[in-house]
Amino acid sequence: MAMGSSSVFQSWGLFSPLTPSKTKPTPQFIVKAQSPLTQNNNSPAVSKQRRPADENIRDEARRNNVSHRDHLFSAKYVPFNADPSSTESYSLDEIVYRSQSGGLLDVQHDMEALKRFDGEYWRSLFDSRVGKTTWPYGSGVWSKKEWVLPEIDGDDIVSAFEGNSNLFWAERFGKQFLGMNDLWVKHCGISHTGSFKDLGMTVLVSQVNRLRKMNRPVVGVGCASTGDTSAALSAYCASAGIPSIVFLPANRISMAQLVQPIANGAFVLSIDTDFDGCMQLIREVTAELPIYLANSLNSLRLEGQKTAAIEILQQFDWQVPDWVIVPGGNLGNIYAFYKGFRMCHELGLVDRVPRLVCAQAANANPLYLYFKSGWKEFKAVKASTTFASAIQIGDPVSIDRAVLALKNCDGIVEEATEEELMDAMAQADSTGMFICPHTGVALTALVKLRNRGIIKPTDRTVVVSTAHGLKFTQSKIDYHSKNIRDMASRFANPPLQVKADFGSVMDVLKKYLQSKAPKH
Ligand SMILES: Cc1ncc(COP(=O)(O)O)c(C=O)c1O
Ligand SMILES: N[C@@H](CCOP(=O)(O)O)C(=O)O
Repeated sequence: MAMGSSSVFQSWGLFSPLTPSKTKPTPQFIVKAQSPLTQNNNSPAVSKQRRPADENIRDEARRNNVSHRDHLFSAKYVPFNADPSSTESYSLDEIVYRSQSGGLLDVQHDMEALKRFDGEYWRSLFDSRVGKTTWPYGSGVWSKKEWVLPEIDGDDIVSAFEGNSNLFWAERFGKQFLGMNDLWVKHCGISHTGSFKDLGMTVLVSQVNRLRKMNRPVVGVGCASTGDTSAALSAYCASAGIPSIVFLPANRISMAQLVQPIANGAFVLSIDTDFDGCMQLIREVTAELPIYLANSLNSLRLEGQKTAAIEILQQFDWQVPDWVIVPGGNLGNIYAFYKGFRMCHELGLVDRVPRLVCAQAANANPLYLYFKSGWKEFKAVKASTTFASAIQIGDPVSIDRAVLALKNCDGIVEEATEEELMDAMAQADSTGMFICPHTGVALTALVKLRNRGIIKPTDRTVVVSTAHGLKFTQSKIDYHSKNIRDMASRFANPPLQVKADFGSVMDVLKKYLQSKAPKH
């Protein structure tokens, strides 16, 4: 089959760059993949015919054999940051979370196979899939399937068409508070369950779905959580009919987060300890029972989360921002972003990797302290209560992953006090956002790095917003009612109680309009 010759693949927004399956594709054959938008002068690729009424999108994908060529690519578990001479590896179909030495694992892709296609090929392929309803590529995660779980069958995928989240130009916040003109917020929280965890969970639950079909011993899937992992796990499991079990630190997560797994039918354990205590328990339990571990200790999750980094590059037409700021807790996500950027660089989609900043709450700052020590000594901390409750983590499982990521991109770690993060959240909200406190932590890091002149006014900077603000309304209510001890709540905007009569309403409105009138 000649490259680009099959109208079936073109109509699916796919290229058909393959030689017959027994022949290895030759590089010169492959690198000439055409963009679907340039194939036919100005006309887009052949339009897709409406599927028969009795067929669903999964059936349609099967009939069109959309992932027929994914056997060219493969991935396996290897020890994280292993010595190149190491031969230890595991199939993704094995149930394994740790290396023989007890260290972390990483999903390693067959980069040589991926490199048979050039950067332009991958850019065009990914671009051709954005915003479609084609199963499974309509998902921002599965639109990068070859780089995520290349070998999984489309039939096993559990997806809510997650990803493709808004990259918001923070024009007013940037200009007013930072003198910046190229500031962006990647709204990963505007998502199926309201956080970036959906990106990882679609991958993990899809693999579990596959394992169960293979009769592997997986009865349920479990996690410890500060509220977002549990929401995502329970939703994806519910959608696939798989039992989910969540360990939550009692009274330490928001009401909205608590109700999510309850509503989705998870088995919810509210445990009288903090997140680190729950994490320890779930690790022990998953070693004994047929419960698959869904926390980011499981490196599968990060394969989905890394697609947010690829998406950012894609949204900038494959130009690399100068800075990307990510709030960090268990520290899987900062590594996932690094991995996404690094793959794009290594496979020729972009020419460099941006500098990363990991932002922590000062009340839960073990990475910050480690960074400040010049990476000399890591000490877990006892994390105290923070409004950024989803990152109240003192003993992050992905500490080694985070350090590798930050060292390799000349990264920085910053911290935010409770007052700083709440003020930053309120200021951002006052410019039309509605962010979560964790994004307030990331914005505080940005403010500090701008004030120190490290981030320049014209630097293209992306702040990663990790959860939806609606999950954290109580913190906003407390702030705006000036109800927080030892906090000035400088940007509070409490509602005004007014009598129900015309005169009183007119009086307050006139005063308000006067205060807002342009001053000449
Ligand atoms: C809303 C939110 N932001 C940030 C994080 C931090 O991500 P990570 O644990 O991967 O560092 C988490 C979870 O930990 C989260 O739920
Ligand atoms: N914020 C997380 C904490 C657990 O992180 P994970 O990425 O290791 O699952 C949560 O929402 O539970």
